[in-house]
Amino acid sequence: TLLDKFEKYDLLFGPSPISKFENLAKELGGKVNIYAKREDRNSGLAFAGNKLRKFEYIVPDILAGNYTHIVSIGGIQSNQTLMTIATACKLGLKAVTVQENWVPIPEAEKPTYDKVGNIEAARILGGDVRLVPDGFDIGMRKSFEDTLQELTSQGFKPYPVPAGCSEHKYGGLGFVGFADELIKQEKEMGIKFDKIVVCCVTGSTAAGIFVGMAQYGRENDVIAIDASGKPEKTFEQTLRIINHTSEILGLGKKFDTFNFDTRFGGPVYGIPNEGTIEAIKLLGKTEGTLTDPVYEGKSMQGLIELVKEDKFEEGSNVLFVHLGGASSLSAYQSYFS
Ligand SMILES: Cc1ncc(COP(=O)(O)O)c(CNC2(C(=O)O)CC2)c1O
Repeated sequence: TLLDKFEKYDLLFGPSPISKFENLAKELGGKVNIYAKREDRNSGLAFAGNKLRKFEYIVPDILAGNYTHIVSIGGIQSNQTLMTIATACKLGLKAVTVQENWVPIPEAEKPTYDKVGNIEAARILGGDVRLVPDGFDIGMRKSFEDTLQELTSQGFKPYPVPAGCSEHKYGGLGFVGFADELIKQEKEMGIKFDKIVVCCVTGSTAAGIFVGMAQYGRENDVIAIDASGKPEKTFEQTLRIINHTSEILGLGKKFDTFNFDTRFGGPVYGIPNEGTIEAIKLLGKTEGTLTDPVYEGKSMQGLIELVKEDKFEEGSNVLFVHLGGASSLSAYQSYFS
């Protein structure tokens, strides 16, 4: 495929498995079939998740330049920064993570928010975890630039990986591969997924899937659900990554939009709304599967709402992309007590 010209470093178990959510589908009226592709179970590193699929196309660039550190950025409960550290462990490199105040932490979570879940795991893996007070933004950050500068001045050679790997030149490639993998699984399963529902914050996951499916003329099957709470910025960044990825892949197509539902990202990034908590509990109760209040709880809320609004044709096969993230649930205990 078009991806073959890019080097890949294996970090996943193999194709990620696909669950069938029969109980959830029935609970929602039995009008559609609901499946989930389980990136939350795609690897043995830390808590697995979508970032590892992206790192598979970034690691060769790191190894080619004998870097000493991988440096990345995210919020306090970031999955990105944890997976950066886990990847660095496997490569025998150091990792420095800049973790900003992206979330207005609820009073009830203040005592533990920067001690449990993803950041606890990051410390256990030996990450150099640096908390900084700067607020949320998915773009390039001063704190990140300063850290790279500091390491360089100390004689190290840091490799920068921007938020969510998304602004990285190869950030979209991992999920182009996801699409190729999904097409193979459709053939093996004798099924076609009519719609693909995926969470979108820094954009390279949805962008990769979009471009990957565009290889088969199916980009309109992809529905990105905003979880950034800043949909204009996320839309612009995701569309830019779509066109950048399409160009380096040699797809020879430019795009001026993608299906983007901005109704579920509230109230702000990292804080669930009523519907998010209901969605997490409904999926939990019907399928025994966990999602989180920052990301997949919001895209699951979107999927449920779209089913209720009859946005999917009767009998169609809807694929939920589970990208991980449940590992931050302990930082949100007050929403479930
Ligand atoms: C579990 C989970 N699900 C969906 C997403 C959204 O992916 P994109 O950023 O590629 O749009 C993240 C991202 N997380 C970020 C992080 O810092 O962890 C990049 C924001 C995620 O972790």
